Formats: sequence, C-alpha cells, structure tokens
Amino acid sequence: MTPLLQVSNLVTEFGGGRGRPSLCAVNDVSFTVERGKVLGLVGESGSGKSVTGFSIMRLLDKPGRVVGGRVIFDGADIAKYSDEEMRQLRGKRIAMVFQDPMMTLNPVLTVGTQMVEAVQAHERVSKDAARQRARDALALVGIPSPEERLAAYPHQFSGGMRQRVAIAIALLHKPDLIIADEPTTALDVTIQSQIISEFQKLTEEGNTAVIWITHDLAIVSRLADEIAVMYAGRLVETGPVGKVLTDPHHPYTAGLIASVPSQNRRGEPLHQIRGMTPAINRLPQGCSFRTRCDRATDGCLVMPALMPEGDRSFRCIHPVTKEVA
Ligand SMILES: Nc1ncnc2c1ncn2[C@@H]1O[C@H](COP(=O)(O)OP(=O)(O)OP(=O)(O)O)[C@@H](O)[C@H]1O
Repeated sequence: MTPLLQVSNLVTEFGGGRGRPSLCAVNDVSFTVERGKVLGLVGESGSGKSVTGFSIMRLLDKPGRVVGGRVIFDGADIAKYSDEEMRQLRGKRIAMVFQDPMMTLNPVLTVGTQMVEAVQAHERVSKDAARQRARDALALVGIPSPEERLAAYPHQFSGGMRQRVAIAIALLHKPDLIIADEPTTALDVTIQSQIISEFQKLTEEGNTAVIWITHDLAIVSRLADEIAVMYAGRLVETGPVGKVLTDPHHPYTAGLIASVPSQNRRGEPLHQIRGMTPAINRLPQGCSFRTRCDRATDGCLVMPALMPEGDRSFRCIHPVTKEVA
C-alpha cells in the first residue's frame, strides 16, 4: 500500500548569509506514515522534531527554509505546491495541533465564530450547518454542553479544555493527517490520557494518520505504531514501536528508554545520558552522539549511514543488541 505521507531526505536550515554558515536543523530526514497509523517522532529538546513538522506543513518562520527533499502527500509532492495550494491543504487535509492551543485560537473571537470560519474556509456550507459541525466536533472531544460553549471565548476554558477545542478545530474537516506537536505536554495526566484516547479512537475508526511529536516515550508506547528517534537534526533509529522500545539498537534510543522511570527498576538509580545535546552549530565530527556515547570508537569519527534491518533502521556502527539468555 502506498503510504499517505512519504518524507524523503528532508533538509531544513536556518540563518546563513553575510558570510555566516547556515544551521541545519533537519538533516536528511526520511520516513513514511500509513493511513490510520500513528508515528511517534521523539527526541530531546532541540533535536529538530518541531522543525520537521513545520517543514511538512510549510509553516516555518523566516529565516527557516526547506532546502532539500521531497514531501509526498497522497501521491502529490506538496513541497512544490504554491502558497495558495498549501493553504487549501492545511486545515482541510492536513491539520496541526500545537503544544499551546493559543497558536490555533484567536483570543478575541468566540470559539463558535472561529469554528464556523474554519468550516467555511474550506466548504460552501450555511452558517447553521457549519455551527452544527462545530457542535459535533466539540462533543467528539468531550466538551460538555457544546452549544453553550460555542458562545464562550478561549480564556473562559481551562487549559485542558482549550486544547480540546484546538483538537476539535483540527478535526472539523476529518483530515487525512494530523501533526500533533506535544499537544498534551502542558496538561495534567488525566486530561492527557483522555486526549490520547480521543486520538486512538480517531485513528482506529477512520483513516486519519497522526505524527505525534513528543519527548515522552510512555505516550509513544501507548499511542504509536511506528517510532522515529531524532538526535541533533537526524534520524538515528526507526521501526515498529514494540520492537524499538523493547530492543533498541542505537545507544541514544537505549539511553532514552533507560532514563524512563519503570516499576521493574524500582529502587535503582535512574539512568542519565551523560553530557548535553550539542548545539546544531557545534556538532562533533562524525556521529553526533559520539561524545556522549560509551560505545564510541575512532570509527565513529565518520557519520554512519542509516542502516536498514528488516522493518527498522538505525544509524550506528556499534549497535546495542539484546543479550540472549
Ligand atoms: N526560528 C529559528 N531560528 C533559528 N534556529 C531555530 C529556529 N527555530 C528552531 N531553531 C533551531 O532548530 C533546532 C531544532 O528545533 P526544534 O524546535 O525542531 O526542536 P524540538 O526537537 O522540537 O525541540 P522541543 O522539544 O524543545 O520543541 C534547534 O537547534 C533550534 O535552536
């Protein structure tokens, strides 16, 4: 089956000009997302997850720019779309949910007005029909008394409810793909859990595919089918979630997993990956993880390729392997 989204060799840069080198925030990133499936895009802060999402949506602020690669969405190379074609696609067939719902919501308009506008931006329907759609979308994400809530302004909702409204707006046109950029990070765990369940229903019931951007491996293990781990702008490991989380091959992935608290390791000190993520303008020569890696050798002074292994891949010449008992 042809994937819904195929990102190939995506490169996104910032800065440059006037003799200064440009900074590569996303470097040669490739992945696919199937219809109805969830890809968890994970990595530490600054690894390039959000910039990848913004690059696909073509929502990068200057001086960010995509300088290479292809983004094939439902058979069309949308990296070549005009701004107008992209506007038609955004909101209707691809939607984005941000960590801060106020990136979606306008503080001076009622939720109803914004949702009606969002429906009518892509479909010629009456105001009443658009309002009905808005009510249904609010009900779908578990907002009580949706009719009354349409008359409220964003500040009259709690943080969790505001995020639900932003998700309801993303769902208005039943998009084929939702890029969710840490949508539950700022929420308490019960609300987080409810929102994750909504996304699970959405992907199970329909054809909607999701890219869930997060640093939280627990969410990924619950929600995602596939995982793509980013480090310093590059993918370092990809594959089915079950396989990667139980048998990671890249030392960075293994370190991330070991640093998550677990009932099985109660009482043991939490693992920490030593050192700090390098700034993208000060990456070490060769493998970007080399200076933090216990397995590094001189061979790591050359950047390894992303090596395929069945349905997974990893970028390491000294991969971690599960000890066979
Ligand atoms: N407007 C910008 N100008 C310059 N550099 C930027 C800009 N936006 C992002 N970057 C750089 O791009 C890199 C990737 O950032 P990105 O926001 O994608 O990371 P992230 O993995 O999503 O992190 P977080 O989890 O903190 O959101 C970082 O080094 C960041 O400094």
